[in-house]
Amino acid sequence: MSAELEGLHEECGLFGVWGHPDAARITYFGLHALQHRGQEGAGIVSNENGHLHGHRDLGLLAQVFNDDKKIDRLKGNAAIGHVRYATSGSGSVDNIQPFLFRFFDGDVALAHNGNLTNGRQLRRELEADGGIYHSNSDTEVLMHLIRRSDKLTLIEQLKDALNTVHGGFAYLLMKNDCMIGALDPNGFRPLSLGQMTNGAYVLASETCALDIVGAKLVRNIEPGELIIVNDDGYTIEKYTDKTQKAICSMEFIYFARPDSDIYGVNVHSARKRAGARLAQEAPVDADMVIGVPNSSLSAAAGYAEESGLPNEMGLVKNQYVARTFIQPTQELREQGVRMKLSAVRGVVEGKRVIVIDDSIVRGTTSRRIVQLLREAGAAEVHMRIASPPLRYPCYYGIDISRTSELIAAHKSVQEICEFIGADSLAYLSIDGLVETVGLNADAPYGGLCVAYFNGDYPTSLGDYEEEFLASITEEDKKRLTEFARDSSQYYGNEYTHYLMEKSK
Ligand SMILES: O=P(O)(O)OC[C@H]1O[C@H](OP(=O)(O)OP(=O)(O)O)[C@H](O)[C@@H]1O
Ligand SMILES: NC(=O)CC[C@H](N)C(=O)O
Ligand SMILES: [Mg+2]
Repeated sequence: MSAELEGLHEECGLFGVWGHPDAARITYFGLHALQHRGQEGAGIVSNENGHLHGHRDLGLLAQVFNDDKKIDRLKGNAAIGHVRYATSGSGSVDNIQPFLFRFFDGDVALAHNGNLTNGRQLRRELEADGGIYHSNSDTEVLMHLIRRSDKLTLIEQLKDALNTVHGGFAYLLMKNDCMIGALDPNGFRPLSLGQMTNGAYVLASETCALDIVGAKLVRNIEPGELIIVNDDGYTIEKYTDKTQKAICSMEFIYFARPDSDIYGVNVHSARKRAGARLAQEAPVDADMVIGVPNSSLSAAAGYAEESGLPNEMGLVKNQYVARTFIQPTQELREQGVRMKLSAVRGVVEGKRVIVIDDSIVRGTTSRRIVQLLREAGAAEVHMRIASPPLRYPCYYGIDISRTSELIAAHKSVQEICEFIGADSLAYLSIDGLVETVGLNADAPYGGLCVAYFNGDYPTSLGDYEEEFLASITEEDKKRLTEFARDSSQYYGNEYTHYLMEKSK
């Protein structure tokens, strides 16, 4: 379905609470703060004295729970919830999470943010061995692995399963007596633990969801960790030591809300620093800086501050258009951008403007913006992008999984500039991104995943390897192999850099 979609798309939000009399409603509030991460469907499973009740459907959270009774029915003092944006499997209601499994020895609920790189392969094997699936996303596979493990407790079975699935995953599970969170060995997706004033523990994809329910951050879940929350409090265990931080840099650039902190780095501040760095790397003589609402407003503030130019409101976004939306044709997509953004003639007329956006995917938005600003009388339009060019697909949970959709995979910066019709175009460097996010983790790229910019994937690509290799040029293959050779940098993983294997 991604071919039908415009722009960038979110990648699921998780929220869970243990120890609150109104757990389902708290989960609703938490998910509401995470709605930007997924708008295709939502669900909540509550825990009433060990019995799990669930409700899930297609649509925004407020549509799924359009009647208070739907929340009222989800009784109990613990709950987990999910907002979905599909990365694998269809958009059908069968794939809306949390999944609720009824076993002879108790109920288990499961929710997932991320994308597995060996989900298809595992599913084929499990089906061949008699497994029967109710959904076709990559999420259900974890439960099959858990049930097939010969270990005796759910936690030990889960550890087995977590060592078998590869790729990007933050999981939330709930059974009668506990709620469990788990993060992949690279920590592609964020997951944080908070505590409410009544002592209830909360797990959420972003810290903005902790704030909304008045929870204080206790700690972030680290790569390879498993957290178990029950009536006695919480315990942390590791299911693997082979970990290495490679946090999705698009979380900082575009996905996460500006009021969230990821591993202690505030998202708005990181974006602002990226904008300032962009002003140093790609200055241009102009009268004003304009941000493209919403996600680039922070970067625009940084660019303006650093360049000493006024930060003006030259573009206005219609707040009644969803952040992302589906349009079947390019013509409709362009019409969509027109509905979403308008130029402010009184501000830009006769002016030389620098437009800051956080990213270019297909180029639809940038092209339309340049056109709008010219129609509104701008004398010059210079585009500056607060991230490096998106050249490669992401297989860990962002919907940029096809090279054919990425304009920078096929065109040079100069060609993109001509395509969007700007007077000039420049992007932030990878070093600029790494330094301004400033995670400074002891890992390649300071602990960020930058694979969609340079092809340096931190894991093997499994199910996607063939498709990826077929989509890149011979020259690129050689370059990526070189990466792999000196990139004993990705030292920690059991499934080390796949090209390293290939180049042996
Ligand atoms: O090159 P394109 O294919 O047009 O996609 C790029 C645009 O998509 C995203 O914005 P989006 O419209 O999703 O929402 P936002 O308001 O959160 O920035 C991103 O911020 C870019 O502006
Ligand atoms: N965006 C996500 O994190 C999606 C989770 C899962 N891969 C799905 O497709 O439903
Ligand atoms: Mg945008």
